[in-house]
Amino acid sequence: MDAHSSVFGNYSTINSPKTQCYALKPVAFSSSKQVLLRTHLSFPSNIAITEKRLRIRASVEEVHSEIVGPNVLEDSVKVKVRRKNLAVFVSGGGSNFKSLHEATVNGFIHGDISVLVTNKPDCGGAEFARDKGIPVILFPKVKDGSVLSSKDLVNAIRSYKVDFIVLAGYLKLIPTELIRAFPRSILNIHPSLLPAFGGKGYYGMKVHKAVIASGARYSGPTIHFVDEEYDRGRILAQRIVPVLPNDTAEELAARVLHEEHKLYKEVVAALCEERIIWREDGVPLIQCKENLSLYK
Ligand SMILES: Nc1nc2c(c(=O)[nH]1)N[C@@H](CN(C=O)c1ccc(C(=O)N[C@@H](CCC(=O)O)C(=O)O)cc1)CN2
Ligand SMILES: NCC(=O)N[C@@H]1O[C@H](COP(=O)([O-])[O-])[C@@H](O)[C@H]1O
Repeated sequence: MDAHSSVFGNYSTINSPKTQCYALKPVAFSSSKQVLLRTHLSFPSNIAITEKRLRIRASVEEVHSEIVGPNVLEDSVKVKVRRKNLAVFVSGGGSNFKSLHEATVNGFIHGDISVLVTNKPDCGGAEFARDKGIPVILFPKVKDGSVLSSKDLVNAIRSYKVDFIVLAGYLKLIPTELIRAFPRSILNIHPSLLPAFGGKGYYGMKVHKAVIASGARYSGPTIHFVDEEYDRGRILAQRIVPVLPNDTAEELAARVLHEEHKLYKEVVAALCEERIIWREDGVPLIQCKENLSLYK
């Protein structure tokens, strides 16, 4: 039996040739007086478990459901963490933006999209924002021809009390002033497995065409922190999808985009719940919601 420790206390795993089981994962509640023990006891059928343990499990579950009700346990992290404000940057259709917006509305993301920034005032993302009553900032140009300076952009975003900036198909270089104003707080999603097929000139279908032409067998989205150069920031999350022998760029793009929508929601949710930690060598890690002592 291996002993583990987590922010919620100690738990143990019971290793057997067939499976790894987890037992006794104590979960802290907001009230310091009530620390309930939830047991996750799952054993292969060939391992007998005592009736007493089952009674413990039943009683703990019963007490748990009486005191806090179903699902509150999963939200205990959210209860302790302030709801965050997000700025999203788009240049095109905005499917990632729409997916993230839905996740803020249905509670998956503990945050709100406070403002949208775009360089294309008539793009699909800007239209969606206007439909939802989300303010739209035009950067780097405004309709009347005057140019919003980088400093103006920083002040405008700060006026919305923004905590994090999320780039979702934004095709212009984020200025150094904004990067310095929001350290370790700007994410971007790129449709390839960085560092491959990234950098200036690699956006949209150009990326997928290059992947297919290279003969790569896998591709997928990368979510990274933004620094002064295109696609060179610290990688936070990736997913892989197969590149099929007869794939068109459009077919590959659709496969990658499907994974983007799922991955971005998970990553932004972790960001808003303050579950991102930085390893000593500067690599960011995501703490798992189910067990904060495990990382992705
Ligand atoms: N400072 C940063 N700004 C941006 C980053 C970044 O990592 N650091 N990521 C990009 C998003 N992106 C890839 O994920 C990307 C977008 C656009 C380009 C590009 O070559 N753009 C062209 C202009 C395209 C146009 O105007 O239609 C260019 O600069 O010549 C590369 C990568 C967002 N910003
Ligand atoms: N290098 C940046 C880049 O190519 N970003 C890509 O633009 C698309 C935007 O789609 P969306 O507007 O439907 O979210 C997404 O596939 C995103 O990865």
